[in-house]
Amino acid sequence: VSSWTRPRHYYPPGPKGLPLLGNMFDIPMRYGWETFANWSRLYGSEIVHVQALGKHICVINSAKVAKDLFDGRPHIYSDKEQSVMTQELSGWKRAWALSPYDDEWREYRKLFHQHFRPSAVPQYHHKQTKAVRRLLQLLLDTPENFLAHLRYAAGSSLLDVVYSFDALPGDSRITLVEKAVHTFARLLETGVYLVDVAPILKHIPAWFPGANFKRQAAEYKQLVDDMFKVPYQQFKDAWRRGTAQPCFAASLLADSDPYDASEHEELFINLTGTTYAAGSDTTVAAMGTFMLAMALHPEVQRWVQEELDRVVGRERLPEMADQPALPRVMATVHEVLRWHPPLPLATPHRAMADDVYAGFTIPAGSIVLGNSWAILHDDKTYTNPQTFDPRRFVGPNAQPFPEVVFGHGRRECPGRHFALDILFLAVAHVLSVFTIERVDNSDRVIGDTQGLFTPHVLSYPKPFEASFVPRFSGVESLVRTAALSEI
Ligand code: HEM
Repeated sequence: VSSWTRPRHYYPPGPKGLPLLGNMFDIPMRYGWETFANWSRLYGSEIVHVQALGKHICVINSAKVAKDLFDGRPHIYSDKEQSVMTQELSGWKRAWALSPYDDEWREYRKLFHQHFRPSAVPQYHHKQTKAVRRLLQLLLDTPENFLAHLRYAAGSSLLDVVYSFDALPGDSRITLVEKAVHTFARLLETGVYLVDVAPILKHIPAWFPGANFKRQAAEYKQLVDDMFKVPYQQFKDAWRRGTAQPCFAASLLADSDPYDASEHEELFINLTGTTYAAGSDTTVAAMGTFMLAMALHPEVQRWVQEELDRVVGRERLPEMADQPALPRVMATVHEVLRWHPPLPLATPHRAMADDVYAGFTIPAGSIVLGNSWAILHDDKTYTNPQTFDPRRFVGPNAQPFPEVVFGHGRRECPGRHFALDILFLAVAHVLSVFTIERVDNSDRVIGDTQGLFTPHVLSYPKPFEASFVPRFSGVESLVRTAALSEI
């Protein structure tokens, strides 16, 4: 009788799992975005579902469903999954990008928004320009290390904007964020830790046989804590000495009541550290994809360079003020992000209540993934989606801005205006003075995503070689003079 009267749940379709184990062996650990998009086609459903270890995972593969759920039902789909291993033991609790959807998150988001909304971002343009101009000089001097130089450009601009540090190449704080963010990628690559299935295990001591995870978490936590605390403490010292320059951290302190400031210390550490951690690797990945796309598509470079020569000329470097006159540069930025979004599955959201959509049940506690990659490679919206072609974003029939690159609903990336501006500056500067040439020692094939990009949550181009050929005789003096004037 009870099985007759119990309400029936129709989960979205997906691979048929094994008894007890569910879909444990179906969940893709590499290039998940492609597998989920394939399942969506195979099962003829925009939402697909798998289940393992008592957890439901629902993956949304279309713009319409993503809008309906993430934007239309924010009270259900704005939460984030909490993991004992990641947040609690490895120190990632500080990152409010992973926080539950609660009042504390609202406070972080409000403060962040005040400093990174569209009208606030122009105050950082000179710092972003400085970082990009130094990138040009590094590309001129040691072009073979171009991937490391991208990390410097993204990291140094954020260190400057957040803490007013003038970081030079090789700065240990840039390496620190790289190592700390790497721990997050490692945690996600590993998948499920036993301690997340049985949280009581967190109490066993690190020396206990089988407690490897505790030793690993302690190592990760040290790096993560350092990433949050070291730059903030250095900034605080400068602030006390009265030598700190205007920056995000300085306005937070200046705006807060001095008597409350120490109470807010943890809030400020987490707010500034998350900005730096969330903004650096994503920007590095996008800049790397830009370089790869250019190396593979000389005809696109010529198309953009024709515009740059016409608008900027060869006597000066581009500036933020040139943006309205450079639609091809902006189209290239959009296409880079669409072609290979740095976070192809955004970040996992969590359903806060049972929900029913199109007759399918999405149970409370489900992990809900917005498959941005699938949405951006949907051939109903983007013709020939695998092809890198910025021309799709200009002219009267321009395709829509690929906004899901920046995630979904209330958790959408609040740093996107800042990110788009530094990417504009990087593309405009690099293509003004260099032609990027492919070094043909690889068997990379255009359109082969798996051959070109790394397989995990934050996906970068796999290492590749390219050369940076100055486009005209005045490049060297233009670049060196600009870099000097930025010191
Ligand atoms: C190309 C560069 C970037 C990309 C592709 C990107 C993408 C994303 C994505 C997909 C999310 C998660 C959204 C979701 O879960 O639905 C996110 C969150 C976030 N991003 Fe970005 N991002 C970029 C740059 C930046 C920058 C430069 C900053 C800081 C200045 C930043 C700050 C943040 C923060 C604070 C969050 C957490 C928001 C929240 O949980 O409420 N991002 N970003």
